[in-house]
Amino acid sequence: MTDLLSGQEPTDYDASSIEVLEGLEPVRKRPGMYIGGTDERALHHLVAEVLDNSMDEAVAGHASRIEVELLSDYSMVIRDNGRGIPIDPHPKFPDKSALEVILCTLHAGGKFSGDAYETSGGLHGVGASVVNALSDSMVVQVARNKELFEQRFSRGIPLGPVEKIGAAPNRRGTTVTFHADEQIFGSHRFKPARLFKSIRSKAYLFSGVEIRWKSEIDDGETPTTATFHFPGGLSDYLMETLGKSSTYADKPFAGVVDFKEKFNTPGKVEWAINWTPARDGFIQSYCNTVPTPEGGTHEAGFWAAILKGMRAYGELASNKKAALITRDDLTTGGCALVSCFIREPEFVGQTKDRLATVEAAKLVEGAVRDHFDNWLAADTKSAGAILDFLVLRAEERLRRREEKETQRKSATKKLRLPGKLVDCSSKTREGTELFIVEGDSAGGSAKMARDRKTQALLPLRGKILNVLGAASSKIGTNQEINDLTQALGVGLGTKFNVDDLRYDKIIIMTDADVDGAHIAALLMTFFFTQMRPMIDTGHLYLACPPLFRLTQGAKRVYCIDEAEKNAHLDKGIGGKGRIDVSRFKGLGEMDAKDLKDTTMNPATRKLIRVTIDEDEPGETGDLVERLMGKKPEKRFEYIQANAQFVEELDV
Ligand SMILES: Nc1ncnc2c1ncn2[C@@H]1O[C@H](COP(=O)(O)OP(=O)(O)OP(=O)(O)O)[C@@H](O)[C@H]1O
Repeated sequence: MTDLLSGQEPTDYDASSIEVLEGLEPVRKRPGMYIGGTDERALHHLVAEVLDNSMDEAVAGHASRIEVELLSDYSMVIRDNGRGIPIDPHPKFPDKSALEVILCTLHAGGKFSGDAYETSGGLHGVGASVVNALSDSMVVQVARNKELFEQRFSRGIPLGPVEKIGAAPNRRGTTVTFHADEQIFGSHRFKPARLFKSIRSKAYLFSGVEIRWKSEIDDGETPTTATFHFPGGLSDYLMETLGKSSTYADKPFAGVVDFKEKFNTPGKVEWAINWTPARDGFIQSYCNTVPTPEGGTHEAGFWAAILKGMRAYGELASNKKAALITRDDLTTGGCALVSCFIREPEFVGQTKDRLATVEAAKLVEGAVRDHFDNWLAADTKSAGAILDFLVLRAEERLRRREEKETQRKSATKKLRLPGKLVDCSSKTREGTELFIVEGDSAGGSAKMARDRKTQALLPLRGKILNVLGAASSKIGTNQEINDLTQALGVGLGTKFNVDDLRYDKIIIMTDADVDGAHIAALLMTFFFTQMRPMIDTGHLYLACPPLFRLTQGAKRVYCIDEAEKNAHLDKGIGGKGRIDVSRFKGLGEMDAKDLKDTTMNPATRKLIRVTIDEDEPGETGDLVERLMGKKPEKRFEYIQANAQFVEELDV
C-alpha cells in the first residue's frame, strides 16, 4: 500500500519483473485449452482474465479503484489506478516493450516469482495474451511516470509499437479496451447481468477496492451504473444473498485470519457461513479473488474445520448422534462463502475452476477451526439449533440409504430388467460390477468366470447405435441402448440420475481387436454424451483382456500385447520344454479360467478407469465429435493429421 499512499512511483516494478517462459500461437487455434471453450461462459471469462489483473494490483496494495465499462459495440473497458503494465524495453527482447511481450507471449508475467505480487490470482502469465489473441481489437493504455502510452493490437498482433500519446499528470494505471473476435465467439455477446454479478462479488472479496460499473447497454433489469465497495466483506455478502430466509444463527459465523500471524506464511482466509432450512445449501469459494466453482483444497479444509468442530461440540453437549454427521449433511442447508489468498496457488486448468494447492487445506482448516470452537461455545443457542438440524439431516440420510438398500432386491424385480442381463445376487450396490460384453459366446465364458455375488453381465449383440449423429428419438427407441439403460437403472435423457446406478463399476469388456475397440468407442461415446456424470464420478472402466497366452509345461503366462509377449519369449517363462504361443482371437476363445484370471478377477486383473482430461475438458468433446460425429471429413482430417504424425515418427 505504501506507494499508493505516498503517491510515489514504485521503482522496483519494471520490465525486469516480467519473465518469459514460452511463445504465443495456439490460442486462436485451440481457444478451448485456454478459456474452456468458445461459448458464452468462455466469452465472459475474457473479462475475468483482465479484471483479475487489476484485482491483483489492488490486492497487492497498488490500486484502490477499478472501473469496468461495457460499451454499445460490446467492447469492454477495464481500468485500474495501479502501477501500470511496464512499458520499458524487456531485458530478454530489447527491441520490444514489456507491454508487448506480456500481450503477445504466452507465459510472460510478473507473478511467477512472487516478487512483484505476493498472493495473486494470476500466475500462469497467460491471461492477458489469451484475451489479446481472441480479440479483433485490443487497446492498452498505460499511465506511468506522468506520461500516457498506448499500444494497439488485432488478433494478438501489434498494429504498431508502444507509443507515447500524451501527458498523464494526475493519473496512473492500466486501461484495457477489447472487443471479442466474432470469428471465435460467433454470435455470443456480453450480458450486462452476468458481468454485474461477477464484478459485484469481486468487490465483496476485497474490501480495499472500489469497483465502478457502467454499461451503455441496458437490458432492462441490470443497473447501468453502480459503485461497489463492501467494507463488511463476506459476512455482508452472505446476509445479502440469504435475504429474508430464516437462519439457524442470527449472524453468520464469519471471520478473517491472517496466515502471517498464525502460521508465519503469507496469505489469509475469510469466510462466512450460516444454515437455513429454507434452501439447499451452497458454497462459493475463491482463491486470490478467482472463483473456484469446482472447489478444491481450500473448500476441503473449510468443511473439515466445520465438521470436526461440530462433532466436538456435539460430544461436549453429550449428543452422541453428532458423530453421524458427515460433510454431505453440512452442505445441505449450509450456505458458505470462503475466500483465501495464498502465495503461488495451483489451479486445475487455465480457467482455474478448482484449487489444487495441498497446503491450502491445512491452512484454512487450522485458521477456521479455533474460531469455530469459540463461536459455538459463545453462542450456545445458535450452536444447539445448528447441531439439532445437522443430526436430523444425518438421520434422514441414513434412513434413505437403508430404504434404498432394502428396496434394491424388490426394485430389481419391479424394474423389468432386460432378459439377457445376468444379474448378480448382492442386495446392495457396494462392490458390484456390471460387465458389458461383446457377443453371446463371450458372455458364455464370462458367465462361468464371474463371481455370482458381485459380478453381473450384459451381453450386447453386435454394435450399439452411434449416438453422435443419431436423433434423440432414435436413441430412446434403440433396443440395445434401452437394455443397457435398464440394466444400469439410471434412466435416459431428463430422467437420468447417476444416484440410481445399480452397480459400483461399469466395465466395458470387448475383444482385443479392431471390432472390439470400435464397440468400446461406441459405448464410451454413448456414456460421454448421454450419461456424462457416470464418467465424472468414476464409474466407467475398460477391461484389458490379454492378446496372448504362453504355455510351457505347467507354466502359463498372459500377455496384453505383442511387446509383452516378445519380452517374455526373450526372457523365458520358467517352465520346461517348448513355449506354446496362442493368440486369442476373441474373448469367446478363452476358457473360463483364463478369462477369470486375466480380466475379471479383481485380485489379478487390470482395469482402466475412463476419465476426462481435466486440463482440456473442451478438447475431449472436440475429439469425440471429430472421431465419432456425423461428418466423415472431420474424421478424415484427424486421421490425416495423425497419420502424418506417425510417419514423422518413423523417419
Ligand atoms: N492491470 C495491470 N497492472 C499491472 N500489471 C499488469 C496488469 N495486467 C497485467 N499485468 C502484468 O502482466 C503480467 C501478465 O498478465 P497475464 O494476465 O498475461 O498473466 P498473469 O496474470 O501473470 O497470469 P494468468 O495467466 O494466471 O492470468 C502480469 O503478471 C503482470 O505482471
